[in-house]
Parts: sequence; structure tokens; C-alpha cells
Amino acid sequence: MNICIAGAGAIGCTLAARLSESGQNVKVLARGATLETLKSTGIRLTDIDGEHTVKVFASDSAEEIGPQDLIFICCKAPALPAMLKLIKPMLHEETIVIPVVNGIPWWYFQGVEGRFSGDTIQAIDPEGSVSKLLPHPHLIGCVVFITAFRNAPGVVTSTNPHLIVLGEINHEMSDRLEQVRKVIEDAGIEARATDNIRDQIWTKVAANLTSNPLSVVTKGTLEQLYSDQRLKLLVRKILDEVMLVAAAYGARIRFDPYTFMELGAGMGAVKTSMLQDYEANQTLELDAIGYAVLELAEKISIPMPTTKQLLDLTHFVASQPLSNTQS
Ligand SMILES: NC(=O)C1=CN([C@@H]2O[C@H](COP(=O)(O)OP(=O)(O)OC[C@H]3O[C@@H](n4cnc5c(N)ncnc54)[C@H](OP(=O)(O)O)[C@@H]3O)[C@@H](O)[C@H]2O)C=CC1
Ligand SMILES: CC(C)(CO)C(=O)C(=O)O
Repeated sequence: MNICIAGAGAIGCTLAARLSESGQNVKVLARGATLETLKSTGIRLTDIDGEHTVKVFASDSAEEIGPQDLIFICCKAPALPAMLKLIKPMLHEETIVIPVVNGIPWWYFQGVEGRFSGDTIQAIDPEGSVSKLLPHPHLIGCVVFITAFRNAPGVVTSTNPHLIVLGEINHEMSDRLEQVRKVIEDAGIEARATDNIRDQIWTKVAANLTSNPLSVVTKGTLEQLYSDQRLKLLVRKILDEVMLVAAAYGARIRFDPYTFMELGAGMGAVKTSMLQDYEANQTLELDAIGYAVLELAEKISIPMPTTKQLLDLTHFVASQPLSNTQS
């Protein structure tokens, strides 16, 4: 299969290395220092199976990479519109596109019938501008449970077992879904196909929303956020608000609140990706993980007062120069 990994950060390098080692024809769309490293030394991935040094074809030109059967988009949410424009020359009629991106996806109301069918979410898709970039039949939804860190361009460490959950956005158990699942599984990454990707999305969003913004405000680790006597009360309030909204959209979060908090605390002294982005002065995924959820809540008149206060606080902290906040 001709596979392109668009975006060669922590997740992109992990997927590119594993898929390439499994014998797939993998090309990587990268830029800057990462592109230079991939061209000269390749990807260096350390994961639970050991160290992998993998040479892959890399380019910053979608035209040079050419038409692909499968494209994994592995960028942060704010970079999505630019990335969707970039990948256009790699699409043919049957190309499958899988955004491996945290948060509520821009296509949330596409592909299924319902009260809000075809609506767009302003926080992540203003005036439907993102939806217009890619016809939704190309899409397969995805939720990624991989913890990976980019130590340097093209150099990634990923110490936990990998899991990817995939689902058609119309919830069909299609042949192509199984085909892609198998490609990932053959690369040594546990891959599950689901007939309700939106349940998985809400489960991951609940994890992100209860930890990522608060980690930026407090600089706390996952273990601290979910177990500190005071912080965990706040986390629990946000969790209750998210669970109510998810349920109102007919989604089922996979864990009860008690188990959810236990699992969070059990993740240990880990910095969230949002705290890492904050420390690296990168744009935060606050819209996809946070403000999109507030918009969905507003649509069905469910208040999320605690979540809103925390998001606004995080937004303010992120808007301040890093040196001022650290002094
Ligand atoms: N890392 C993790 O453990 C997890 C991440 N996720 C989610 O997965 C998604 C990807 O995360 P992650 O891999 O960590 O992010 P990274 O920031 O490590 O990587 C994103 C990559 O996308 C590249 N990129 C962005 N725009 C372009 C462009 N226009 N052209 C070429 N390359 C581009 C960046 O390049 P450059 O470096 O040049 O900017 C960077 O290499 C996010 O939504 C994240 O929340 C989910 C679970 C865990
Ligand atoms: C580890 C976890 C689940 C915390 O929300 C995550 O996905 C992140 O850091 O972005």
C-alpha cells in the first residue's frame, strides 16, 4: 500500500517507522530541520520493542510524493487547515485520509443523520472552511492511545504499548476499515475497529479536557492533577460536565467517573502534550479539545461553567509571554 505520513513529529515518526518496517511503501511529508534529518539519517524511534533506525522517503512537496492510498495526518489541531490544503496533490478518488489528531474533529456532524447533521463547529471549522478542503468520504476517524515524545527532529521515544482505534465516520463496518486496521496491526500496533468512533472520541476528549488545560495553569503532572486532594475536585467537576454533554449527544464514555480518575492518577508523573506545547511556545490545541466542546454544549443548552472558566484561564496564561509567567 502507498502510505503517506503527513507531519513528522512524535506520532508521525512512530507510525512512519513502524509501518515502513512492516514492509509498507511509506513516504513522509515533512519540513525544515525534520526533513533534513529524515533525508540524512532517517527516523530514530525508541519504543517498547527497542530501537529502530528507519530510512524513509521524505519530502516537503506533495507533488513529489504523488498519489497515495492512505494518508495519516499527524499534526497538531491548529495546523490542520494548512495540512489539508497541502495534501491535495496526494489524493486520488479512493484515497483514505486518517487524521491522527486530538480533540473534537471538524467532521463531527458529517456522515451521520441527526438533528445537527451537516452542521459545522465554528471553533474548529469557521464557516465550514475546513470541511470544504476534503470531501468526507475520504475520511476514517481515529483515536490514538500512544504516548510519544520528540526528543529532537526525527528522534522519538515512545515507552507505552500502542493502541489505535479506527471507525468510519458513518459508523459502517466497511471492508476498507478492516483493511486499514490490518495494515496497522501488521506494523505491531494494536488496532481496533469500532462501529461508533464518536464514543471513542468523547472518551479521549474527556481525558484531554480534564487534564491538558489544568496542567498548563498548574504545571502539574497527570498523577498530581488526578490525585491531589484539591485539584481532583476540580477535575471531577469538569469530568461531570463533559460526561453530561457526551451523553446528551448519545455518546458513551468508556469508564465510570471513579475508574476514570483512578486511570488518570495511574498515568504517573507525565506532562500532558498541552503543557509540553506551552513550554515549547507552540499554539495550544485549546479550540479542538476545549472550545469546540463548549460550543457543542451550548448547542444543546447544557452549561459547562467550570470548564469555561478553566479554558479562559488557560487561554490567558497561554497568551502571556513565557518568561513573565516563569519569573
Ligand atoms: N505525542 C503524543 O503522545 C500524543 C499526541 N496526540 C495527538 O496527536 C497529534 C499529533 O501530535 P504530535 O505528533 O505529538 O505533534 P508534534 O508537534 O510532535 O508533531 C506535529 C508535526 O506536524 C508537523 N507539521 C505541522 N504543520 C506542517 C506542515 N504544514 N507541513 C509539514 N509538517 C507540518 C510539525 O512540523 P514542525 O516540527 O516543523 O512544526 C511536526 O513535525 C496531536 O493532535 C496530539 O494532541 C495524541 C495522543 C498522544
Ligand atoms: C496523556 C493524555 C491522555 C493526557 O490528556 C494526552 O492525550 C495528552 O497529553 O495530550
